[in-house]
Amino acid sequence: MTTSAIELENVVKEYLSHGEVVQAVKGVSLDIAEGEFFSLLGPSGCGKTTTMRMIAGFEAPSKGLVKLHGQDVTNVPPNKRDVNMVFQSYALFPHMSVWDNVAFGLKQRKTPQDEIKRRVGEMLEIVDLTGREKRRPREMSGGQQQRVALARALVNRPRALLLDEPLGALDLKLRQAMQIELKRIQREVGITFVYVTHDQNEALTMSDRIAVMNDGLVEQLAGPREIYERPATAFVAGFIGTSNLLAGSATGGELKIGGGRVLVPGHEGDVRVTVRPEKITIGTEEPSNGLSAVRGTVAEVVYLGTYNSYAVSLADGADATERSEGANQTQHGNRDDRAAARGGTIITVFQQNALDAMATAERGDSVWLSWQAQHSYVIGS
Ligand SMILES: Nc1ncnc2c1ncn2[C@@H]1O[C@H](COP(=O)(O)OP(=O)(O)OP(=O)(O)O)[C@@H](O)[C@H]1O
Repeated sequence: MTTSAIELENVVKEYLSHGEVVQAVKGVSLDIAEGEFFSLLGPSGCGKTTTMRMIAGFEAPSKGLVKLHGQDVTNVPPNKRDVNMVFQSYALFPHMSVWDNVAFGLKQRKTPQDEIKRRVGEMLEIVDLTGREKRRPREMSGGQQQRVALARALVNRPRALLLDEPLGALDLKLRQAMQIELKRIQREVGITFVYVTHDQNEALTMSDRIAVMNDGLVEQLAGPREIYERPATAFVAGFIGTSNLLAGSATGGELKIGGGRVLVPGHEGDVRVTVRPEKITIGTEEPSNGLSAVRGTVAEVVYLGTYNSYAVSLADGADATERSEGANQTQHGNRDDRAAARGGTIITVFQQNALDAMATAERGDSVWLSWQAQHSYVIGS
């Protein structure tokens, strides 16, 4: 069995706000392994930062236990916990050079000079800042400053590093480059990283495992692929990427919907099914048996470079009741509202342009949508 770096046991955090008790975290249990890149992902206000602050020791849980490396640290102050934290605002010392910023903690602890020299040098090499030792923070880009902050935290060799939206201030391109860098650095130093983000792509790119949080609770805890392909709840399906949600009553392992059928082998009665836009094929002919297939009308086509996004309004919307809700709106803006006004359900389909014979499907066209049974995923709630 691998050692647990961080364990939360049924942790609850309540705040008193204007005379009322607010539960920011409603009972979270996590078990983060040594050396793991673990993300807490969720929308604003879901309790990620509060969870992180309880791991760091800046907040005490109202109930439950926090353990680091098997030891109960629930009542241990932050400076006595073997973790370090990196924030979005790097909080570098502006008047100090890069070298002095990174060396600061070691000097405070009266580490011998030659050891400081070796460790700071090594760390600057890992974050790819060798040669920039003499610069001041203001003479560096946002990404470089974030790397200094990272080096400053890692040089102390904490057993775990907690990162709260550390790339939030960077523009998209730099953020993507830094995601790859961060993952490399984490692999190189082998330290447990706990990463807070509301950005699903960021979490999917870097994490070994992700806890998707909503309203103070963990809705799903799994690897990126599992979370994307087998979302446990409607919330997760909607929050991670674009997803279609179909609901209704199944008989004989089939959900009759949109003038066609969705295959849900082994399921009877009320079911909710998700299917990802890129798993669906658009065609003009009714597909053969053995596939899930529904009929509809193209309501909108959006050109997105390598692929097109189609919004298809189902033939009989009355049966299909819901779409997944989440932070990620699809590219079709308020199309759901328009469909709702007509009482219909909209299915989003992504088709690669180069491969797609139907790339010319146009607004108003009558089409069949089909996908393999294995790409429908029946969700819990
Ligand atoms: N000190 C506090 N007093 C009262 N309520 C608080 C306090 N800190 C947080 N909350 C509430 O707890 C909930 C969770 O907050 P938290 O900061 O953990 O969310 P988050 O997921 O990190 O959000 P964000 O991404 O916006 O930082 C929110 O509703 C917030 O308003």
